Amino acid sequence: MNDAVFVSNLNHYYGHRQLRQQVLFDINLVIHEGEIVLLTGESGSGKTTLLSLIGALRSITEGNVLVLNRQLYRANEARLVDVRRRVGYIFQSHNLLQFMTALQNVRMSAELLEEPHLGPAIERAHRILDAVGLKSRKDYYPHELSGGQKQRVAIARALVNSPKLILADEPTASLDSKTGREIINLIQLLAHEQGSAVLLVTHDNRIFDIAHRILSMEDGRLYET
Ligand SMILES: Nc1ncnc2c1ncn2[C@@H]1O[C@H](COP(=O)(O)OP(=O)(O)OP(=O)(O)O)[C@@H](O)[C@H]1O
Repeated sequence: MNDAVFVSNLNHYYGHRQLRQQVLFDINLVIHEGEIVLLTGESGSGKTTLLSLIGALRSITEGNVLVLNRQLYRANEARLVDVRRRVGYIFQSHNLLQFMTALQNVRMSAELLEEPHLGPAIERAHRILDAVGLKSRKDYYPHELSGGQKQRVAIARALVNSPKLILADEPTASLDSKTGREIINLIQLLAHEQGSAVLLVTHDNRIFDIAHRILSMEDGRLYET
């Protein structure tokens, strides 16, 4: 079995000199292909920092982080960009581009990774929007969509390139519980169909049932629960 994520002896610090503060302590973590791992923990415990390091959005100062078999420690910009293209990100604030329709938001992401085996970007964008239940809303702008619909667009955008790793930071936080559940089921279904690993930060214990494993962070340390 391949590892989607392999982290060993990871430490992370913010600030310099006297203000330098350690926020992650000796993190070790393996996530296998197709595995859904939930990450919980109090505010400020380091969850988002860990996610951003694994997502190649922040540079690693100490430790090994392999994502989809690519080493991020001391990686050059080209490798970081390559990893970012291969990871699907879903955040609480969906970060859709307001001046683009749902279809254009998803299509733009699809065009970043033109791999022949995936098929033409425009077709993929249509297909994934159908899959998330937005067939009749493709030409709507974000301000014309509900919170749940916007989050579905964000999921479509994250998954359009069939990423082998999905990183989600509280994807249901701004949604009511019914919509939140639908969104989680959708992430689970699409991840299963595409064989993707998922690392999902959440405080919502109602969705713990989808996890293969639940981890928690406390003061910058990671624990199996
Ligand atoms: N850019 C930054 N510069 C300095 N300190 C930071 C920065 N980002 C986060 N921190 C600090 O690092 C620690 C971990 O923050 P992080 O955002 O990773 O926690 P979190 O578990 O995701 O919290 P939340 O659940 O509130 O999102 C906190 O003490 C925070 O104040």
